[in-house]
Amino acid sequence: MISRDEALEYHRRGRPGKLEVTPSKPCLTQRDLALAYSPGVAEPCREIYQTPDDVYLYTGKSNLVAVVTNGSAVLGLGPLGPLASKPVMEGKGVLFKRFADIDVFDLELNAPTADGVIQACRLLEPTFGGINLEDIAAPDCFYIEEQLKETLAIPVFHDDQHGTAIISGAALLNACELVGKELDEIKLVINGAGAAGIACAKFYLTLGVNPKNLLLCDSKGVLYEGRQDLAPDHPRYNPYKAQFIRPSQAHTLEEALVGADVFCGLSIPNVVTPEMVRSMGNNPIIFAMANPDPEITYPDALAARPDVIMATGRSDYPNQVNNVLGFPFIFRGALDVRAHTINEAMKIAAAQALAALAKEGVPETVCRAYGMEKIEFGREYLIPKPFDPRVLLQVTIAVAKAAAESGAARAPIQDFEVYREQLERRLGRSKEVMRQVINKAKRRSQLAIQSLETEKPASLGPIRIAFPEGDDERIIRAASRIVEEGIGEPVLFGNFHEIQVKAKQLRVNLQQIELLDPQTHPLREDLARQFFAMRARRGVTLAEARRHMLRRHYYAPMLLLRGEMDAVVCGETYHYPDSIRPALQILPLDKGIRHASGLYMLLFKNQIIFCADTTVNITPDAETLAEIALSAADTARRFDIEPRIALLSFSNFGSVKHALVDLVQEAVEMVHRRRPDLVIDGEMQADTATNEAILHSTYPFSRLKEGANVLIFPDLTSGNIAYKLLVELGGAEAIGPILMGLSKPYHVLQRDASVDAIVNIAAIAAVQAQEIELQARSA
Ligand SMILES: NC(=O)C1=CN([C@@H]2O[C@H](COP(=O)(O)OP(=O)(O)OC[C@H]3O[C@@H](n4cnc5c(N)ncnc54)[C@H](OP(=O)(O)O)[C@@H]3O)[C@@H](O)[C@H]2O)C=CC1
Ligand SMILES: CC(=O)C(=O)O
Ligand SMILES: [Mg+2]
Repeated sequence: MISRDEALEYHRRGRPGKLEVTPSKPCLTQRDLALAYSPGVAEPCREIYQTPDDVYLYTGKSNLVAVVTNGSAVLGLGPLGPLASKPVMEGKGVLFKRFADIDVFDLELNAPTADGVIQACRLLEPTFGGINLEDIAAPDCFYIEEQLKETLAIPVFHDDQHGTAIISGAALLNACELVGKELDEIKLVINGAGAAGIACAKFYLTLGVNPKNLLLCDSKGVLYEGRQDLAPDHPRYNPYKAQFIRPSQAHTLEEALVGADVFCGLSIPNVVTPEMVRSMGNNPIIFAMANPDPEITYPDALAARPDVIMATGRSDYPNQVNNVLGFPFIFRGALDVRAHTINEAMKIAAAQALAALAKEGVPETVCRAYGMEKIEFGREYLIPKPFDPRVLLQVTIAVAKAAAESGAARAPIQDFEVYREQLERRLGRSKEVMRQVINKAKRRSQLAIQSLETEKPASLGPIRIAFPEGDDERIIRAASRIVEEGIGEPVLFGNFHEIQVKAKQLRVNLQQIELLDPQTHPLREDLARQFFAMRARRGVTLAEARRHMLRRHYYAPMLLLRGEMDAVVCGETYHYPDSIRPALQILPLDKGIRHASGLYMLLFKNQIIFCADTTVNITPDAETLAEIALSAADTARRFDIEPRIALLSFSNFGSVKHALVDLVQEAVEMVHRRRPDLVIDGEMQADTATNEAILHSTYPFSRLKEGANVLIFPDLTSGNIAYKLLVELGGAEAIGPILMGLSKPYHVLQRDASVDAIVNIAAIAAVQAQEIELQARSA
């Protein structure tokens, strides 16, 4: 639970509020200024004047949504007005950006009447790609949305109505499935007949709820036939409520809830008592969605009825049914196809995609984000979590497809594979970079097909990636992702039964995953003799060699050496030195390399930096430093990045006389002699290496003309510290560690690496294995 003080401090600290505007183009030089502003800016103006749709090419309209309110129903706090609603609207902006990379202007209008809001939105249409109406009270909100939908060419979506309906609809589908109740048979009571309540009622009918079984309540109780203030001649007659007037003996919420299967609260806090919950049918479903405080608290509902399926709008209990799971992704899909509206088909597609996603295995990164070991479809997990990156991919794609099929899309998606990759890029640079690597790894199957069409025998099977810690849960999950993504064929080492039991618990299908137990493997004696032959003069006896071959960390590199495996990924549960030692004893080094080394790839918003050595050589001599630089250059090229290498020190080009500086200079000269094709220089300080202006102005003679993208540190202390600081304080995303210098792909993970990190390293290993094979074939 958070305190009032924490909440206020969060909003107040630093730059007050939660949003700022950031330019998306450089504006550092006079030339930039001329392009961004006058005279350059006149060109896109002329183009848009000629061809209005070009506004989507030259401006931010395609990614800009207005979050509009008049503050007439701020959360469940009531009509606080526009000014006091601003934190909520900024909050919506944060969620749009965080979950779907959509930019937002929050607009709090001094417009107490519906016509005022309508007029303002009409005037603002040219600016925006879409309008998200927020916290506008019923019944005005219905009229405002209807009017705007009729007249504007951009999507208008009242979040409190449709966002809430979609998310709670998805939760309702899954909750009913869990308790084995049919939608058309459930007795459902909605408390709150405002924006959210009425929209939910309508949407549930679309999903299949029987209109006869649906009762709505407002502040005066059930909307029953005969209630005087609901009559058409009553001064407060409300046509939106009129659709839900039912013949009913129940006149109060308390009476309505007796025997009900489902309660949906979209009203105010604390209006449901434990007695009311006890009066409901078996396995009652309660969605108490009033914000910030629900109609009944999570603990109270559970205490009243242990068989309850309970959800609230809050993030601090299981089952958050909140429109945050909807609007970012629905708008993403709508904007990306330039939909002119968000229609029923798109809403249903979103609800179904959410309901389906909840039944898939939950990525471990999501479990970690919620501090949980495991999250599984069930009473406490009805719908996905907002921090689940798959929501962006699956819901957005479903919405974009439905928009095209229903005729709402002005620019339908042509290739959904490409679109999926574009969406992944929005999730972060590492996803983007790794998508390229994974695609390269996938090329293997295409190569196999090609080789069938040529004379060359098709020896290309999928890349076999050995995981010595095959009984580790994260490795099992990663193996399943590796199969799904087509990266290669994982081989899990360990006791078959143990792996099978864990896989079953994790719901991982082992059908396409090979298991290998060194204890029973037919090559064990052969490998022991081979290892003995390799290490006999280094004090290893045959008996010891046999014992080593019972250990998976020795068995895997031996199989790699023999070509039985194409790559090894290990280290998930071992100390780094224990995992790397067997590889160094067994696998030959790359040609011309005498030392293995480790590298991290760091991804910043606008650049990628490779850092080495970050994991292996504690005090490298000049030759080792040179080798680290050479290996790092090759690794950068594997990612299609042309290396610009700086060897770092505390001195710039001889400015300090010291043995440590001489050592770095010596390494630079060695690389020059061995690989004159490489752009490399040093010794230099880190700011010189990365700041083009310093390079140009003070060191114009440097072979580095642009900032370096490969940084070679003088020792492990500085390399390891620097990369960790860049991650922790510099906001970099790290991919690695990538082990370099071995002639075969062998990688050692950080202990407790996430599933994503394991999959990333496996993909890098698979690409390396392909390169090795292609080189062998062309030799
Ligand atoms: N979890 C989520 O994602 C979302 C939650 N909400 C929550 O739903 C609630 C309503 O929001 P919204 O529809 O936008 O607001 P509105 O102002 O449009 O509607 C409020 C409704 O609540 C009714 N109401 C007020 N007091 C009571 C009461 N004691 N018993 C029964 N009904 C009552 C009002 O009745 P009357 O018509 O008689 O005035 C009205 O119908 C808020 O708490 C909001 O936070 C809203 C959107 C999303
Ligand atoms: C979540 C939301 O939009 C509301 O409570 O109003
Ligand atoms: Mg709202």
